[in-house]
Amino acid sequence: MSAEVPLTTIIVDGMANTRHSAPLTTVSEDGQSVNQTAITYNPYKPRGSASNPNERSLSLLDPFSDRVSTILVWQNLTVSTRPDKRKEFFQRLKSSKNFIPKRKTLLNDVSGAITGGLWAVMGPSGSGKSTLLNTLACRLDVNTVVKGEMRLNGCEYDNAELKRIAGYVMQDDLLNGSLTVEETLMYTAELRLPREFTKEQRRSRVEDVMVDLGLTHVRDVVVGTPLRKGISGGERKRLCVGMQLLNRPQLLFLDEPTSGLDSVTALDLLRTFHALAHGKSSEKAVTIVCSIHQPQAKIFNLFDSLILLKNGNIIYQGPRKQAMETFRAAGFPCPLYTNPADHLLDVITPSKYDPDAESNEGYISLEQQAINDQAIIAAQAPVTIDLNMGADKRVAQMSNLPKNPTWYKQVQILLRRNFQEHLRASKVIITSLVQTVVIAVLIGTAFLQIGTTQKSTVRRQPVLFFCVVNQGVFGALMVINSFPMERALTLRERASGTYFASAYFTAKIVADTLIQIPVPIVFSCVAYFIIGLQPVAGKFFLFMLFMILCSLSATSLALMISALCKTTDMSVTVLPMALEVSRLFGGFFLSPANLPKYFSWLDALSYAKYTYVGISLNELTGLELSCDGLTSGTCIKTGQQTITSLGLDYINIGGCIGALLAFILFCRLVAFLGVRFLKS
Ligand SMILES: Nc1ncnc2c1ncn2[C@@H]1O[C@H](COP(=O)(O)OP(=O)(O)OP(=O)(O)O)[C@@H](O)[C@H]1O
Repeated sequence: MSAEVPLTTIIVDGMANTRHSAPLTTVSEDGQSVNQTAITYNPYKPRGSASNPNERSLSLLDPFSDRVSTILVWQNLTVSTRPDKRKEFFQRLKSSKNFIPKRKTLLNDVSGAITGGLWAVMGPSGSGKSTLLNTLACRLDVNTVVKGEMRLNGCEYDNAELKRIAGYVMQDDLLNGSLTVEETLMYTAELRLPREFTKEQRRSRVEDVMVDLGLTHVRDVVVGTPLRKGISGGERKRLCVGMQLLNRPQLLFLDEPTSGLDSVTALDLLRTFHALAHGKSSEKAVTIVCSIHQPQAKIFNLFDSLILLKNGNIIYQGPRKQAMETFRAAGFPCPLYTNPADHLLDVITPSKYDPDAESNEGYISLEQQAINDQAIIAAQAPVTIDLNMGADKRVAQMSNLPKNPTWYKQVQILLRRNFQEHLRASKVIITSLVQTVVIAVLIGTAFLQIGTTQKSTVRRQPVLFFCVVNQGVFGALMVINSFPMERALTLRERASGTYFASAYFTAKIVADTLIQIPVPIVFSCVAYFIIGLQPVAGKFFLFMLFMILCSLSATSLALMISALCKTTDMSVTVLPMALEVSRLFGGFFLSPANLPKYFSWLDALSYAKYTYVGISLNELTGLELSCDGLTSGTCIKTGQQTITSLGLDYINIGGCIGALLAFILFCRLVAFLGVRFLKS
């Protein structure tokens, strides 16, 4: 067991001016406090051993002072939400004179430090545990404002710097369901370990992590999805931790790692974290910070240090073992046979007043709660905060960090992973091919061998349009269905610094395109000859090219919509409309030549039109028609006459191909910008 050695004293400046608030005080734009709840605590006046009454001290634990390589310090940290612009607009309309924009304070001027060991961030629901973790890990969402200072080994830091030495495991484990445990770790190792690592070294690191986390027995089991059973919840959590441990981080944030796990699995997991934090299983001790809701006693006893939060304020911070003594000194001894974690939470969150209850035992007024909290804070041992803590360790850590694989290598790895996922979902590929053959045969037999008689002139254009309408619809629906989930996973992997957005997108586009192309090829091979279009090799391949471009256009449109709408619900609403517009202005119902001017922009965006016009020009050019069987009217002798009468000659085949390529590029570029810049 390591000895508990209090760190040197950390002085938090200006604590006398620190305002600790009762549940969620709002702050106006000009920084003035606007009391939202009935009570605001007044500054907690420090009591006890601090020599200066204006200083509050924090007790910290550093059981591994010789091995700790990362020290995270924060001072006067306030996190609040940005005012909701939409709500603000309507409220201004309602009460323009008295309107004061409101912000919700999520963390209220808190200071502290995280040194080595296993840390628990505890507190009632909504107390700000995840907010504290996300703030320290630079992962807050965009509608929050952070004030105050945070230092990593004495230096200010940002997300880019932190993610090179720290890992973050989020509460909900998002994983690729079709890969096995070993494959998941191996791909992460390939993407995250330094480029100098050999394949054997990566494999051995993966092996180490699986041994450390007890995952060897499920190495070949697929992770699974809600519809396909895979590894258990505890194993999923271990896998998420393992992915973060591969590059041996010095600091690991875990948001509610035990949520959803049974008590045995949770204890087992925490024992693993304890071992990692004490450097027993891997080479170096990892500083681990867990937010945890209400741990059982055995789990609680595994933590070295504790941060207790309430309404965005730190009520206790220091060694776990001293917490009970602090609470006892403040007048709250832990009753016999009570889980210490429950006791701490019970003291800081007394039961609510229920006017209908017969007795309100355990209820404490807000004023009394404030006094109790103040007593707990005052009972804590004097300590020290220095923003420069750990500055000596920085040079060794942050400089000369090895480089991740190159962009090109990332594309290669992601491409391989993409293909593997697609092939695992081979049922989908086979279904789409079978469906394509069925549709092609149906269309073909409905318009069987249209021939070159005068009758064929009225059947040729509908069948050509039908070929266009059919292309890419299945692919587009697949994109809409799968992309939001894939995007969420990608956002998470990118937040951990796994790869560049451009590398992911390039690999995705290449893999999706190659997987998709066989569908229009099969369609063309079956439909072209059954329908009986011109039996000329060049014309057949041009027809096939148009089918491929049409299919890629539909899926690119779906990808763009999905990237911008972000959710499946929204995408499902928008996609049908976009497809309908494309078909309506597809050149068959409304001839491009006769279209009203005000619709010309929509017409220009219709990928269906360029495909329809393209295959019509391809088929009608050089087509000779017989006048046999004509009973009335004029005989159409060539396909060129149809081209002219339908006004299709306003563009040539090259123009149509160019327009389709531009459409595909445009949609994919917008989709990339959506993936790159829309973060939530
Ligand atoms: N971006 C945000 N916008 C508005 N309110 C937020 C935002 N993030 C957090 N909050 C609010 O801040 C409070 C603290 O949230 P946080 O998720 O940090 O609590 P927690 O202690 O982790 O809770 P739990 O244990 O339930 O996960 C909650 O009331 C939450 O609704």
